[in-house]
Amino acid sequence: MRVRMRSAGGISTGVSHGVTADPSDPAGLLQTERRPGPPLHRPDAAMRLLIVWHSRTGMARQMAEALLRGAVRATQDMEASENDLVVDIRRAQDAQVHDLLSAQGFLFCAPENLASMSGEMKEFFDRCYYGALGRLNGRPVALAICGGSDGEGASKQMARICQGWRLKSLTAPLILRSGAQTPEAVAAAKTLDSIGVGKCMDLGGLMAAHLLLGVP
Ligand SMILES: Cc1cc2nc3c(=O)[nH]c(=O)nc-3n(C[C@H](O)[C@H](O)[C@H](O)COP(=O)(O)O)c2cc1C
Repeated sequence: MRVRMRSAGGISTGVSHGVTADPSDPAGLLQTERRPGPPLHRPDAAMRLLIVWHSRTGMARQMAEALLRGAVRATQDMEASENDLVVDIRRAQDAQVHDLLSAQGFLFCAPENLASMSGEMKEFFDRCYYGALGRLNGRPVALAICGGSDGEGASKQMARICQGWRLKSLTAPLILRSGAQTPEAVAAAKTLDSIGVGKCMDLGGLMAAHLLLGVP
């Protein structure tokens, strides 16, 4: 079994992006390919998992890293399988419609800010929503959200967008709470505890196993 990981936007290597102007689509909302160079899709890759994340003070980033680790571990645990999984992890500002279209499953991970998903995560959905609409139907998705004391607002917003894309929710959203409520605590760098890491790894592993087993 081969597990290939590609990443952009802070966790690992970066990828540069070009933007092509289309007079019929001035805002670029329907673009499916904005990245120069070789396409990410590899015909020999049976399955592709896309993790898209945003984080302001580090917690959601660590959650996304744990999702990735869990997916990789589950894939390795299934080594006897002849399946092949590519895990593609991208910061929200770097994720494109093309990345969505070429993935068979999704993990979206972001913090709650002001009772909503964070702005950068929302911008990713705004930018990619119509380009992917009707083209992702039935693919599995799971959400991982962190809040100071809540997280439900971000979770509901993201779930509603996924419903619009007709994605199939694999499990209930994972909401972790940092406890940050004062301005100082909210601004401080976060460390994800081992319980949170475990929960995220389990979620990443669940999605990887789901894709590798080809569960309908
Ligand atoms: C501008 C701002 C607004 C926030 N609003 C909320 C909120 O509405 N509900 C909540 O539970 N946490 C809120 N928080 C706290 C963050 O969600 C929490 O600290 C989270 O762990 C941050 O994740 P991150 O480290 O990935 O950025 C807010 C934080 C910031 C910076």
